[in-house]
Amino acid sequence: MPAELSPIDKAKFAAARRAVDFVEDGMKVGLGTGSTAAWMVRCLGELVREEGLRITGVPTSSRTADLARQVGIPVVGLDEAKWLDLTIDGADEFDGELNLIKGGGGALLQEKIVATASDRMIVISDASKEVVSLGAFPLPVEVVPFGWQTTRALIEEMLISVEVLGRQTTLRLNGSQPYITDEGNHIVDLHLNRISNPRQLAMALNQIPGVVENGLFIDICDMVIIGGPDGAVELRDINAGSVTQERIDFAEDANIFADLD
Ligand SMILES: O=C(CO)[C@H](O)[C@H](O)COP(=O)(O)O
Repeated sequence: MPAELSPIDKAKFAAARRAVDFVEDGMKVGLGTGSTAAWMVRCLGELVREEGLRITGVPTSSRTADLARQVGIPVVGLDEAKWLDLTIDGADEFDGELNLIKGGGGALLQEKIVATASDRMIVISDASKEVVSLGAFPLPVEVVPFGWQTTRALIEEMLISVEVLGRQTTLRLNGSQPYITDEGNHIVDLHLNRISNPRQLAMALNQIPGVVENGLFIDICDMVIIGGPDGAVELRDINAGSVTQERIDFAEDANIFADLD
């Protein structure tokens, strides 16, 4: 492992490395977006190249599609794959019920469609993403560019009627311009601090004309794998109600790190 890899990257890698053990030959796999998911894509690529694992990947962003092709994973669109065995993705926050905030990387729409079209979703994370209540991380909401300021005003009006601690909203920028998602939309980030009823908020947001999707993933995630910088991993399975502690041996993954040197 390169000495310069930060503790947080070691933790993300450990979670990603354990998650790919759930991928079986012939599976159709949703490939998440973000720095943690990128480790998972690299790990899967290694298995495809070195061990002949046959999988079909469905990327959740153009960034992930580029990386997957680069590491040798065959990719298709969701309409070609139709239904997936498993999606592995990162998250910005997860709570005790494995509800999530996603979209920090701007890919929430494709991520939610792909995860929902999967038999199972595994989230990979370092320990910092675990929260008692969702909402410290700004909640991303994807809105169509047409009339986005009106949509934002409607969102702010709706926020008065739900139990949240903060109500500030900001348009996500890329430099001085609005951030544009892969689907050509904008993102409004909601600074709520604490969301008392994520299910109610998710439904209320999606009823507003102009809102395409929100970053609350409710009842979608089946398992969270939390990695530590020392290779410790904790697997929390919401369906089985189980918590398992294991350890990853970094020395076995020298090839993946060698690619980065
Ligand atoms: O939802 C996402 C992208 O839209 C990411 O999964 C989320 O932002 C976590 O990213 P990272 O693994 O880089 O912390």
